[in-house]
Parts: sequence; structure tokens; C-alpha cells
Amino acid sequence: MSGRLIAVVGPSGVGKDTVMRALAARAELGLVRRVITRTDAVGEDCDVVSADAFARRRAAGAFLLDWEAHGLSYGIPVEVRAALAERDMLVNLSRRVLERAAALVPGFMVISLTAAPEVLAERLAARGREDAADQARRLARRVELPEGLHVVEIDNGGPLERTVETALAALYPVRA
Ligand SMILES: Nc1ncnc2c1ncn2[C@@H]1O[C@H](COP(=O)(O)OP(=O)(O)O)[C@@H](O)[C@H]1O
Ligand SMILES: O=P(O)(O)OC[C@H]1O[C@H](OP(=O)(O)OP(=O)(O)O)[C@H](O)[C@@H]1O
Repeated sequence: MSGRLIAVVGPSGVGKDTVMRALAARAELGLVRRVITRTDAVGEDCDVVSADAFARRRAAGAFLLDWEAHGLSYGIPVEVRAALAERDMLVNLSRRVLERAAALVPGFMVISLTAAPEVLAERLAARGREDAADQARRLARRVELPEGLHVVEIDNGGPLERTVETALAALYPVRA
């Protein structure tokens, strides 16, 4: 395994999927396609499955990692291991599974995106994937990052291009 698994984390609406897509367009980075029990795939290219299908795949050992959040189930396909043999892979993870992920693969790192609460609210409304009640629940969610991981924190409250440049500089430092 030569690539790194790079988790992009942060509160709902901070821009995880948007930043991941922009990074993959700029560098030799793969995007992990998640399996999710959602009905509407707006904003993310994912494998949409029923709860039954998710449970069957989980029982068959199809996931490297899986978790529940926002009333949905999320799975990371085991095939990510093979992809990591080729290149760095970006994955949108729950902050609650980071310690598990770090124990599973070598070369694990975290990009933690931040933005002010009012920015998060505006972005969730603009994305429009969830109704107002679900947006409010997502905005109220608080999750601390675990200690002891390699975390790069980046403010995505400004222009996307600035976030992308900062992330690329952190991921691929130019050696003198
Ligand atoms: N830097 C940015 N500036 C302006 N809008 C952004 C920025 N980053 C993301 N967005 C927008 O915010 C909304 C939420 O982004 P998304 O990637 O779905 O966030 P997350 O995956 O963290 O919930 C989307 O409509 C997206 O286009
Ligand atoms: O434990 P947390 O770090 O709060 O994360 C909880 C979930 O929220 C995000 O999901 P999703 O991408 O479906 O939602 P979002 O786009 O609104 O963040 C993230 O990928 C996790 O699956």
C-alpha cells in the first residue's frame, strides 16, 4: 500500500464533498465512493442502497468501515485498500470513526474543514438536499475530533480556491 487515506471531515455544509471534488480535479487523488442509505444523492456521487441491501453487504464483509449518522447508514467499500496501492484516496468520514480508520490503514491523515455557523446555515439551505428540520438538526450536531491524529485544519469559510491551494500545499509540500 503506497497511497495515503486522507479523510475530509467537518460539520454538515462546511464543504467536504465540494473540496474533495476540487482537489481530485487538481491532483492525482482518487475519491472513495461511499455506500449510503439515502434517497437523494444531491452533491455526492455515492452508491444509494436500501437499508436491507446495506445490511446484507455489511454482513458479507463488504465494508472497511461503516457507521450511522443523520438516520442514515454509511459504508466505505473494502476495495479502497486496492485503490490505495495505486494512489492517495480522499474519503468523507464521520469524525466519530477516525480512530478506527487510523488503526486500519497506514498513512492515514485528516483534513478538518471549518466555517462559521452562519456560513454553514447558508450553505445547507443553498444545497437544499435536506428539509429545514433536518438542516437544523445537522447544524446542532457537535462532534469533537479525537486526540493524537495527524490533522490539518483548514478554514473553508472563504473562497473554494483558497481552501484547495492550502490543502494541496499541506498534502504535497514542495521540498527545497
Ligand atoms: N468555499 C466555498 N465557498 C462557497 N460555497 C461553498 C464552498 N464550499 C462549499 N460550498 C457550497 O456549500 C454547500 C455545501 O457543500 P457540501 O460540499 O455539500 O458540504 P458537506 O459535504 O460538508 O456537507 C454546497 O452548495 C457547496 O457548493
Ligand atoms: O460524525 P460527523 O463528523 O458529524 O459526521 C456525520 C456524517 O455527516 C456527514 O455525512 P453527509 O456527507 O451525508 O452529510 P453532510 O454532507 O451534511 O455533512 C459525514 O460524512 C458523516 O457521514
